[in-house]
Amino acid sequence: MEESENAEKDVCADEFVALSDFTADGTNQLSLRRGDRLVVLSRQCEDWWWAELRGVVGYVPAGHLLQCRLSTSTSNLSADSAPSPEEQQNGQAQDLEDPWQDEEYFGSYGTLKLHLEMLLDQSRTEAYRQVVLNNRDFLRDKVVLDLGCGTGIISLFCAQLAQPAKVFAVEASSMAHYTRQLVKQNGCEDVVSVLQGRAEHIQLPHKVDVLVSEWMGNCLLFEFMVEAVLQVRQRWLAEGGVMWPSSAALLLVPCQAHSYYTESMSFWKNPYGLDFSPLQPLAQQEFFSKPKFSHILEPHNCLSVPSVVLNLNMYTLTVEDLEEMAGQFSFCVNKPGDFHGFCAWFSVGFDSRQAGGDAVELNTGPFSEPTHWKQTLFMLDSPVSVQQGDSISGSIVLRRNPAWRRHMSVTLNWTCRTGTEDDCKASSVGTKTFPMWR
Ligand SMILES: N=C(N)NCC[C@H]1O[C@@H](n2cnc3c(N)ncnc32)[C@H](O)[C@@H]1O
Repeated sequence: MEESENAEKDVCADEFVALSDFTADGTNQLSLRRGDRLVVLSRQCEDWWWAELRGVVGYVPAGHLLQCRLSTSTSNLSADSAPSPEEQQNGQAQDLEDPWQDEEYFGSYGTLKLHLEMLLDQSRTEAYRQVVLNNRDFLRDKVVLDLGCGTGIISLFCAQLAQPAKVFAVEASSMAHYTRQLVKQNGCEDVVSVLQGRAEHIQLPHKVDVLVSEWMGNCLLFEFMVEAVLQVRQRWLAEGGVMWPSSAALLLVPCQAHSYYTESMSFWKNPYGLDFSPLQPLAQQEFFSKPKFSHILEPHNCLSVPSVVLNLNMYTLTVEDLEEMAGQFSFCVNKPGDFHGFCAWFSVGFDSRQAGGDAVELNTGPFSEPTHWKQTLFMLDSPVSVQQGDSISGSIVLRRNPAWRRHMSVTLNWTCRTGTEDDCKASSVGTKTFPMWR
């Protein structure tokens, strides 16, 4: 097993339960059946733990396990932060039968907080409005499905700015009750029908011409609402129908993060003249082992030109593709500085189906209008000093959590080289896996 940069060295004897089947593919691995209760003996590596099951010891994949003693829950899956250790400790035992955590997830969308955040995001909301405006002639007499309509804003744009034959506004949370009121309040009830339920389970009278959805989560995929979009595309989008967004891209850049590093790590050196440096390993684990959502990356903290590491075609992407996606990168450092980590964000494109109609792009990066997603920061354990002309190359792998279906991990592998390709003076190599959030 590869030693990861932040491998834990602790030895423990905690009881865990297998959340899903696993078939061993090596002599030193243990096969698991969902529900097996096993004892983890040591966690030498982030992804593979040494465990004992019915008297036999071997390696098991950590991502398939839920700790029995530690009660876990998520206050909600939304953007802003991973559940704190206290939330995990104080939460209710996670129901193993709910790998989508639907109760918390749709519960969090049944209140106004997240919908207000999305509606206040003018860059996001105006992008969808512009798509409708750019395609108003195309939309005439078409049937539209708005997947995860929330308050129904996109459906109302369609009914208000164009003349579709029908808009099915599908919303799984209890917000759907209020969405119906908003449709009536704005005089659109003859065009817009609000259906409450998971979009992948609803029945429609016929196929639709347009599948529009605002499904993007942090780092593009978190929440994995995109799975519902792909399932509904397969089942309800007519031949030649439109996907809005039509494409999605994940972008990455090596960056400085002095403020975050100072407040999370350097702070402990001498708060109020005291030496609190023994807390720095704990700070590294607590603040740098998971991604930082809603990070604001200032353009001047980019150490290179950003790079697209994933390109998704929403007409051909499959649910199976979502299990593991990888991208390569090779950055040329364009300024001296401290390489604290990587920042990721996404952009989505909306093709126009109208002659002469302009495509629309919603970019959530540091060089575009700010959005509520902001950027996602992946901190290295320790910064690396870099010079102009250095190279930072490697790969990013997004692995969907086999048990918790709205979660994933992001593994970054990088090599920093100083000097020219054939006269490499120094290099540092690193790899780190960030759970998001399990
Ligand atoms: N990251 C996002 N754009 N989240 C928007 C999520 C909105 O879509 C709703 N939603 C998410 N998944 C689904 C689904 N499978 N079916 C219906 N509504 C959904 C959710 O309740 C919320 O109103």
